[in-house]
Amino acid sequence: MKFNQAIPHPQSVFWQEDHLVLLDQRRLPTETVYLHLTTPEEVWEAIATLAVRGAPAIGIAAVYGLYLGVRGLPDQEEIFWAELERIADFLNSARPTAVNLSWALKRVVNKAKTFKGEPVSSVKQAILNEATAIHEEDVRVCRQIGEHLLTLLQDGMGILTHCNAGGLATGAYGTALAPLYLARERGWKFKVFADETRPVLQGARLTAYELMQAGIDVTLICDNMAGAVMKQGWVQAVIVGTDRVAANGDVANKIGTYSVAVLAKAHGIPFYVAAPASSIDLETETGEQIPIEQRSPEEVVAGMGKPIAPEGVQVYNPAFDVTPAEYVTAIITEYGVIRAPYRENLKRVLNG
Ligand SMILES: CSC[C@H]1O[C@H](OP(=O)(O)O)[C@H](O)[C@@H]1O
Repeated sequence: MKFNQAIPHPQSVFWQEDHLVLLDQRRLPTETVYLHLTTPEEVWEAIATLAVRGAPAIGIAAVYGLYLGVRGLPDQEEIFWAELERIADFLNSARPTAVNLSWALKRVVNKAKTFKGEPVSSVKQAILNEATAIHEEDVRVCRQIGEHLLTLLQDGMGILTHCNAGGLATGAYGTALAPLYLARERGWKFKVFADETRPVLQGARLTAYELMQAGIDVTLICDNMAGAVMKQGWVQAVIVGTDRVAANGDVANKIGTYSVAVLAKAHGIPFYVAAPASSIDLETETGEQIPIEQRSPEEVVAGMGKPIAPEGVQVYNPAFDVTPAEYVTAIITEYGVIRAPYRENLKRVLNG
């Protein structure tokens, strides 16, 4: 999918002629830097270092990276198919928690296999076509999630978000933030409270940035202010994204999401999880089995570019946590609003 001016926020990932372009999310909000990538190694690095981040966005970047890796291969069947699997496995190793990464790569490899026996050049084109299809579908899915979320919200509501599940984290529009963009198109007004989301500050650096770019009312708060804001009665709904929903409805998302969910429950505030089907993993039984990425201590002790803790201090830096299904009011997918019992209802909706 090419750059699309009509999208109401900066686009984080797009295919340009013969290579992948990424808006470097590590540099936002103070610098707008585009990376031009031509190899799977560069894509792996961009995913691992959060130059591109957000479950759907990393899946999209990875499958374009898969095409970048195979397009120059010789037209020799044995080499091609072995390399396709190797590059897909390599890209899949960039980050462990968001299931979109493996989901997207598996979908493209499986699609390619349906062309076995065709000339290798045809298979290469099919891979690019499927990567583009995943990208374009994600934009439609995000808008559909936004539509379904809007049925749960009222004009003028206070909405609390955590991390960034916005346009920057997806093909466009975002998942948790999608209703905000659709509401803006309809003249609705929400008051958004964005958790800064330590340690990488996706809320401060990205959610506040993209919502302000779109002219949406957003107030930045420290993560430790969420309870006080809820207690003031300023929040009528919490909406978050997800990196992986387990078969029983447990939700892996950015670290701190579990705390927000417990606070929401304590204040009787609905806690909504925006989840494209590509983020729901029915093969993972519960949240206990979801791999949680452990990231560098540097993000905690010097993430803002200068030391904020004693040198050598021990650090625990899980990038995600798991919110048990009992704290989740509803999971909103492109197919509609799914409520408990999640094991049965997720299976029914996703398996048709
Ligand atoms: C729709 S994005 C889902 C999810 O991805 C983010 O994680 P990261 O910034 O580390 O890629 C965050 O958990 C979002 O909620």
